[in-house]
Amino acid sequence: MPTILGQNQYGKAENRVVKIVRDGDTHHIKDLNVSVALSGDMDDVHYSGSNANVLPTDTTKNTVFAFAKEHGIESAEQFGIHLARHFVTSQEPIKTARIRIEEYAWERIATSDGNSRFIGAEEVQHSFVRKGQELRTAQITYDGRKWEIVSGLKDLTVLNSTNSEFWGYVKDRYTTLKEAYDRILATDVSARWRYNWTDDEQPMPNWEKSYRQARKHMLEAFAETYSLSLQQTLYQMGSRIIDSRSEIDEIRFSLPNNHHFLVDLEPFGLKNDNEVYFAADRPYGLIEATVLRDGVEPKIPVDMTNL
Ligand SMILES: O=c1[nH]c(=O)c2[nH]c(=O)[nH]c2[nH]1
Repeated sequence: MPTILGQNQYGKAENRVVKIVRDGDTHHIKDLNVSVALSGDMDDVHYSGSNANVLPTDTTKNTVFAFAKEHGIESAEQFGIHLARHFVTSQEPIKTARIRIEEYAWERIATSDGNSRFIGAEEVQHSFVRKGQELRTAQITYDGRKWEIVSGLKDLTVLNSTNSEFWGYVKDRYTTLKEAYDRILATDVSARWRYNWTDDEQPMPNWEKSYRQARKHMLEAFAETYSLSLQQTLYQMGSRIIDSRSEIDEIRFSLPNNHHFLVDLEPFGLKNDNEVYFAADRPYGLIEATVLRDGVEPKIPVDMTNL
């Protein structure tokens, strides 16, 4: 049976790079997990084993660390743009570079009054605590002409202890769910948004600000929406971002419905007045959708687990 080579890419995955910027005694930290995937004229290495076009994955790893020194890490997106441009413009056989980045956020350890911590008379500005479990993500793709920047976050856990109902749904012979007029709404937000910055001629968004604002709008919409379903809340979160951030054209969410079931305390002679819940970890409802600026083509893949 004749065979041919299909889509292929290669590179070093999950380079864990930490960059400390020392501004006197005040230190700044950037903590990234960077995955490089290159593609281009790679038929020969697959068909015959000739490595003539192959920049070693080991070199791509070294480049990530060297670039942290040479260019710094201003933002995950900017760092990815530097790397992608480098691979595509410096190596003729490489036609496309895709850089995926996860960023772990750190906060300064502060005293209980919110100020910096002192040891004796010395202010300590080099102590950090990992911020939640939330991860920031960025995917940078460059083909030598056009950029595609998809940023996002995952594992941002949120909960509303009221202002959530779910009723009026279809009931068939298997339906047992009771209508809820005051329930807990909780989810681990996974979201990816696509920027309309696609070429070097356009002014580049401020990636750090845009991320902070997107996150803020999504949290505010979650908190402020009186929810009749998680689907409705999702749409509110997405449209808030599209309406307020002109640099973002598309956002996709994957939202598990982290069910909280009221516990029956009657057997113990106790009344459960919407107070005691069983937090089930599985199964969970999984609500996923894309929200788009009108007239824009959707490009974020339906399954974004690896994005
Ligand atoms: O917000 C919800 N959306 C659903 O589609 C659904 N289905 C379900 O059983 N509970 C919920 N909650």
